[in-house]
Amino acid sequence: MLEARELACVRGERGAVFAGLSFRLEAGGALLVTGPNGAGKSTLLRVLAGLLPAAAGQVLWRGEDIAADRAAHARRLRYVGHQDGLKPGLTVRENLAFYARLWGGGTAPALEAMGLAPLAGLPARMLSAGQRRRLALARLALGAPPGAGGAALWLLDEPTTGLDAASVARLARLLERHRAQGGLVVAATHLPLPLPDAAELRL
Ligand SMILES: Nc1ncnc2c1ncn2[C@@H]1O[C@H](COP(=O)(O)OP(=O)(O)OP(=O)(O)O)[C@@H](O)[C@H]1O
Repeated sequence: MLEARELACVRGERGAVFAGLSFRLEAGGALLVTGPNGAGKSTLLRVLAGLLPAAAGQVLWRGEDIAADRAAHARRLRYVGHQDGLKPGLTVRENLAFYARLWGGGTAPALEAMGLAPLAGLPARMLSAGQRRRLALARLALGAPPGAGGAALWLLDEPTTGLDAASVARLARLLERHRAQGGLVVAATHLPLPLPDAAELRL
């Protein structure tokens, strides 16, 4: 379903960050991308998202190069990176409502998914670091399920940074549901992640 073929990526002065990288992930699959600081984990996620061109090789979705239709690829993925994309002046609920207008789905289940209902009326600028992370991740609960036209590919960069144990457990439930519905997860991390049976790609 998602396939990387002989991928190479070059960044700035450093030259090749990685080269000859290949993997394949089927529906319901998960891939943990690990490796030391600077190994290229975030770079790989950006290449898989179509945000950064590969210097060589291809990323394929159902056998088609993602470069052939970037808009279609953007619609099939959710990317949660270091930049959280939240609007500081809007409340927690309003932030989710903004994305719900783009993707569909209700704010109430998304608030519930990451335990944010008690904070719904608070402006995002007043959230703690972990609470902001929970709000960024709550957006994953919006939209249709993968089988019904929703985003099938979740690309997560250090998703558990700053999360308490209860929030990691909530994220685990979101990931499990997504995979059970045929979704795919690629997560870069230094921390153990709740992704049973995930393959590991060490850079
Ligand atoms: N915009 C950029 N321009 C030039 N080089 C960059 C840029 N962004 C990242 N790099 C370089 O690319 C390499 C890989 O960085 P990347 O962020 O992918 O690593 P990472 O494995 O995610 O690291 P970390 O564990 O610290 O998050 C690093 O050597 C970094 O300096």
